[in-house]
Amino acid sequence: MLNLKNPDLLRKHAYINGQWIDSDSGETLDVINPASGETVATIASCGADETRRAIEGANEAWPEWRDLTVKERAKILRDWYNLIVDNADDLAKILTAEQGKPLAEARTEILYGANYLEWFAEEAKRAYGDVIAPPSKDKRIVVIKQPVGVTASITPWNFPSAMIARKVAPALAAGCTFVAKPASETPLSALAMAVLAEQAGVPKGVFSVVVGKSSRAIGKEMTTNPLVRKFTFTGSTAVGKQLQAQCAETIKKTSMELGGNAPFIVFDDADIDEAVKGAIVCKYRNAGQTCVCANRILVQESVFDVFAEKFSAAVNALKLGNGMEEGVDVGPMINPGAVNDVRALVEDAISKGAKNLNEGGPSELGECFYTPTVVSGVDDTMKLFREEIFGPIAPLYKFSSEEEAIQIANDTEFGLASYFYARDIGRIWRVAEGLEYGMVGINEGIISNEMAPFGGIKQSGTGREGSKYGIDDYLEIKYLCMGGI
Ligand SMILES: NC(=O)C1=CN([C@@H]2O[C@H](COP(=O)(O)OP(=O)(O)OC[C@H]3O[C@@H](n4cnc5c(N)ncnc54)[C@H](OP(=O)(O)O)[C@@H]3O)[C@@H](O)[C@H]2O)C=CC1
Ligand SMILES: O=C(O)CCCC(=O)O
Repeated sequence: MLNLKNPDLLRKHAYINGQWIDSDSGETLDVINPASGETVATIASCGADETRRAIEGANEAWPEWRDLTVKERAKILRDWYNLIVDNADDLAKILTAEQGKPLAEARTEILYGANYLEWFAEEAKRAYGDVIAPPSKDKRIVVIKQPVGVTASITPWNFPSAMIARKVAPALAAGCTFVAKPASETPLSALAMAVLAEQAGVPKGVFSVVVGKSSRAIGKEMTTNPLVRKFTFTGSTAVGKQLQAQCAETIKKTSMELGGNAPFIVFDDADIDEAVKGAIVCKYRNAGQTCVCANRILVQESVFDVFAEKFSAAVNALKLGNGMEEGVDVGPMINPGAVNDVRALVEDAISKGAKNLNEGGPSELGECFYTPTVVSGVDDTMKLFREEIFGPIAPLYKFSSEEEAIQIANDTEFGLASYFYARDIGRIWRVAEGLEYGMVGINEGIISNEMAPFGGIKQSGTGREGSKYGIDDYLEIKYLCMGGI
């Protein structure tokens, strides 16, 4: 059905401790194409027992993997990277089939994820220690860095490949072993990654993929099993809080990449055409289902009308459709429930006085489709202001001063990404420093890449992924006090 060049990439079994297995219970789960409603594949649905075996396998594999030289591990990661690049077209098709995003965007995600493997293959070589001045002549203080150990991860459906790559790359590079649980809606991309990991020479047990619909049971095992030393999650803040609490019992090291409520601010000195372009990619990438998507577009009053007009025209030009079709800009949402969620947010705003500028709404293309929509006249009494929209809705707010923009932007419990467009250099520094966010895009709507530290503050999470900082989340610091010198 997908016409893959390499059909072997489409797997129906879980990959646990180097074996492709059915679930113990014989249970299966259907992976549904959100554009067509068709079943892409029916795969094994595992639970806690298979997860435990994957963790035990990772623990057994750990010493040998840890004791390879960094260069030996880097070679395997580099081979894995090359295989992903070689198979990018097929991997993109699998991703679009299970997730919905346009094929070109899926291919971009595959390469974006692969870049983390390439980056960390090199970066692990630079995980240097330290020599510190001692308090007395007969002592020496040395600091070394060592891998944390068995790592478990849970990732969402919005980036089925890149979110795993962004975690497994630093983990393996550092010398940790890794058990992944992808979202049950999008397990196929993760399994395809495992096929290529095996081919690249990642040893048995070093990377396992547990697939299954009982996420609670799998998550419980991952967060309570004492063999797991590090747990890393990307997903909603509500689930992240629960998983973090579960990790507390065994004091696991955790990284949490949670929800966002990104402000996208357009000041009166901005290049409006550039701001419109930036807002379009920032908002409508992945049909708005991204934790760093513009969630609130704040526009200074003197340029509000011109921005709203140009932005609405650009939104109306976006083509909604099946991501497999040529020329489609925006694909379906992940499931009918997600469509209902955004519909409710828009209805709440309209009932409180907002205006649907382009009459966007559920589309006749299918039950997962929602047309890109612009809502004006939004204020902080509306749910659109407080909640992560995770859909193709762009709410426009008006503000008058720089201080007011910063105050509105920071009026949220989230602190992941933020964006602003301005030209005045003094304003650029003031606003960049005033925004309470882990990341700030300045005259730029796309900020993610493997060389930069991705992550949030406040209730958007902890830890950083990518960059020279990203490896630290998978390393422990050990201090050696050498006496008798
Ligand atoms: N920061 C981000 O990138 C993301 C934010 N979100 C936000 O969350 C909202 C809901 O999306 P949703 O997909 O439900 O996100 P979730 O946080 O529920 O899901 C993310 C991952 O967590 C798993 N999971 C869910 N519940 C549990 C649990 N109790 N124990 C262990 N694992 C669990 C899911 O597995 P399974 O799918 O198998 O249930 C999935 O793998 C979105 O509308 C958006 O606002 C969502 C995804 C990503
Ligand atoms: O939505 C997410 O969870 C990750 C954002 C995608 C990216 O830009 O890396």
